[in-house]
Amino acid sequence: MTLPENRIYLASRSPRRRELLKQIGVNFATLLLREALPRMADVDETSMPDEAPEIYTSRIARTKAGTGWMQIMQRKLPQLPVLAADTIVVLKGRVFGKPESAAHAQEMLRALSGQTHQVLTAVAVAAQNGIHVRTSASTVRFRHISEREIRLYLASDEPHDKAGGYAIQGIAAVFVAEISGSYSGVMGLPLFETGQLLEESGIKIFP
Ligand SMILES: Cc1cn([C@H]2C[C@H](O)[C@@H](COP(=O)(O)OP(=O)(O)OP(=O)(O)O)O2)c(=O)[nH]c1=O
Repeated sequence: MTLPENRIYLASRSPRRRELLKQIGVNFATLLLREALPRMADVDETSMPDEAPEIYTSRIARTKAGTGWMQIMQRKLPQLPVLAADTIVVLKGRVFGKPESAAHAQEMLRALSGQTHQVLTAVAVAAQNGIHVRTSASTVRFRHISEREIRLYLASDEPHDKAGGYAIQGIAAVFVAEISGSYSGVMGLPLFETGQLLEESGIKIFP
């Protein structure tokens, strides 16, 4: 099945996700889940008790894509696939989302210093045939980060809107001693899994 215009909607406010989707040449329009429809409830990102990190992140990605799909139905927009994603950092069972404050980011960076953590990004596509989700898991090893480096890093604009309080694509790259998995997944949109999901919903990466 080939969809009209080979286009999709991206339900995300993340500039990284936009950049990564552009990288693979997908035509998309951005759907903003919050601003565009003030009456629509915000996506609740609270985790459930004892919810495993993979289950949590895939549930949130699914909810974001599903909310986007409801929005296009309500606004009577063309029924093109809606793509959304969710990223978390997991350190020894502790889940780090986006820091709520500079102090929270500082706490995350101190915990990540000298340790190996996982980055999970779930990507979801909602279309006429339902919502499909795939998750990418990467392992990232940080070198020791000094208190001075943490202080200076916090003063940069980087940590505040990133899961785990760092951006691998920014200055924090110098903390990354080793990564195994998906670089684009750590940045917020795993392009391998994204390509698979889009092909499955009829979007051709190589038309
Ligand atoms: C670990 C890491 C995360 N991140 C970003 C990717 C995500 O944008 C963000 C995690 O937050 P998310 O809650 O996954 O997404 P978001 O709120 O930024 O955007 P959306 O509107 O799609 O819900 O952290 C990086 O940019 N680099 C990194 O190295």
